[in-house]
Amino acid sequence: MLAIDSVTKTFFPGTPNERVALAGISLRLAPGEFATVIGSNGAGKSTLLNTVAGRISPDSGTITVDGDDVTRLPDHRRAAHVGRVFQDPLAGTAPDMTIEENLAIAYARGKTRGLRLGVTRTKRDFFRTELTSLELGLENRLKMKVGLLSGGQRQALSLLMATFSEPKILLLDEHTAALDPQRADLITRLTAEAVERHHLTTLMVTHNMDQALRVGTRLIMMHEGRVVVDISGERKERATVPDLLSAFAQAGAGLDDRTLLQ
Ligand SMILES: Nc1ncnc2c1ncn2[C@@H]1O[C@H](COP(=O)(O)OP(=O)(O)OP(=O)(O)O)[C@@H](O)[C@H]1O
Repeated sequence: MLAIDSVTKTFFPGTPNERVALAGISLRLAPGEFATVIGSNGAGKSTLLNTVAGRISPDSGTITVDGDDVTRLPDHRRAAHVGRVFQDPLAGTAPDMTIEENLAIAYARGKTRGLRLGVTRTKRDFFRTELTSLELGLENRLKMKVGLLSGGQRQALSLLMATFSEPKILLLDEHTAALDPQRADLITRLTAEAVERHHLTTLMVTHNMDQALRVGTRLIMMHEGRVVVDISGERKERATVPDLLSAFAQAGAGLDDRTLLQ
């Protein structure tokens, strides 16, 4: 369970550049709940994910994961519990290392300290099985340098690395935005499968309203650092892109071109 309670974050407070990114946001996600997050530019989506990941420390409020207060825990101390995939396919993997070396690093995350990063036969078999589930043929290319993979393949690998250690929270930051539509669909499908399979509590930021409606069990719209729409279950299933557009208008949110063009 992820609980975000009255979290605030202001950048450059008291200066002419002051920006309120989170204005007392509260949100609770049950175990296995998969929320898509939409909102106009500057709504606070990335800042929200950064505070959950521990990359940004909030000014006030609390973040708890399974009842543990992690508000002041730096990101490296949360890494075992938080998996993350970024927009840039280059961000989640080490290009000069092989597929199996990248997987070994991700696998060691959260395991007992001192566990060797080496790739044993058992581990290699496990990696092969996991890679097979991506249906990209990567299971036969364990020794290939990750830098040689396409953007879509790297993003699929990043997703696998972020999920197979079964983190308590999965954060997806526009992770399909840099891909062509076909690859984006593949990663969206793999995401839904991984979330379901590992029962991951997930926050997925997207500018694609159709994708936000299609995947996940809940949809959250942010505006000016707050949640302005929060729908789940049948309400989410029935909602349409025009419904979301009118919700944006009601909230007074100007939509950016990137969202409108999706
Ligand atoms: N590191 C930072 N330093 C200063 N201001 C920041 C920083 N990060 C975010 N902000 C500001 O905080 C506000 C919220 O930004 P954030 O990136 O969280 O929004 P977003 O909803 O993710 O937007 P986008 O869809 O454009 O990525 C914006 O006004 C932004 O300019």
